[in-house]
Amino acid sequence: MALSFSARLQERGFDVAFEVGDGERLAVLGPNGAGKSTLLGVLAGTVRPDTGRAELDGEPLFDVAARRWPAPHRRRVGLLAQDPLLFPHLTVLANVAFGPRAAGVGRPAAEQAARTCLAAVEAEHLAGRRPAQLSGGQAQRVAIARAVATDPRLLLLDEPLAALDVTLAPLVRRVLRQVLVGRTSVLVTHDLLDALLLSDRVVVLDAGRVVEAGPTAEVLRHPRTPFAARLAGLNLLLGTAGPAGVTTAFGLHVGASTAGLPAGSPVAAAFAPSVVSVFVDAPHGSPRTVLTARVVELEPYADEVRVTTETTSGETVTAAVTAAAVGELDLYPGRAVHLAVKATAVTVYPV
Ligand SMILES: Nc1ncnc2c1ncn2[C@@H]1O[C@H](COP(=O)(O)OP(=O)(O)OP(=O)(O)O)[C@@H](O)[C@H]1O
Repeated sequence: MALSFSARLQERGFDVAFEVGDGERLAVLGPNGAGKSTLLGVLAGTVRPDTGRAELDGEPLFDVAARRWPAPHRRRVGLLAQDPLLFPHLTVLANVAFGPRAAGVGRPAAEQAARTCLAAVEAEHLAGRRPAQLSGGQAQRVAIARAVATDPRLLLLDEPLAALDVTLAPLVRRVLRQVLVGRTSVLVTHDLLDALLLSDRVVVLDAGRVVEAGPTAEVLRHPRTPFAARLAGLNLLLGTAGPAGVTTAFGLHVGASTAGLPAGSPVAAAFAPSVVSVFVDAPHGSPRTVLTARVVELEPYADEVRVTTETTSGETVTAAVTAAAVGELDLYPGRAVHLAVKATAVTVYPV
């Protein structure tokens, strides 16, 4: 295990433990206020927990009980933030060489290391420029080079692509993906694509606790928490397995195959918004589950409209419809509707 971490901070209701394998890329997801920044702060050394201990590559990173709390710059932990935060008066090369120089590396070796890192982010040609002469995407690539120039044992990434224009993010994401290969890293993100492309495993935090953890693809395919389901773009209903479907805590029944799942066991039912059909009049003679609901919100999403509804039993279910259908069905917030979901389109799994 490259990193083992546990920390508590009572003032923030934070109590989190997790491990990261050698060279593994971990993404930390969660709603606002979940504790993601606190987690990065504790690792970086800027937020001190009440109790806690972390080990990195077999050595203690911090150990509150043993009064071991090294300063941020003594941790061999690299940090890449949302903003590049380059030194404006230094050239790109000097910015990237700064870390190795501060660690005592001689100028020629530090500059050689900086050039190698700049090449890895496809920014070698920018070496002589000042930060003011860089685009946002170029500056963030330089910041990536700077973060790895000291060869940190752990790389922390705090929403590294969030400040970038959507047209610039893809190149920076691709470069970051290459740089992260084989690097033990912890990435905080709100972005589905970042989680999918930049992490092997995720932990989902909520209210200062780990509420879900697992391989990224698995968590996004079979989410167990509303937050992960939203990120994955899936409807999620939690309930118990019955012979022909799932019954939620609110008493809603959704038809689905529950083969192999013991009756009464806790399960999740997940289905995509695209398999939810919306009707104004109750559909008849159909083997589908029909839910009665009320439209809460309409939101454009790619070339469709996402219709968020609340069922009469209080569950949130989202449907994807065409813009034309919104007009034809005369959908608006408050409108009573019927939702049909085919049993074969619902995936049920234990939670
Ligand atoms: N400096 C602080 N002092 C006291 N409490 C704080 C401080 N910073 C954050 N908190 C509290 O700690 C909890 C976790 O906050 P944190 O900033 O770690 O969440 P987050 O997941 O990073 O949220 P966001 O996605 O909004 O950045 C919240 O309840 C927050 O109000």
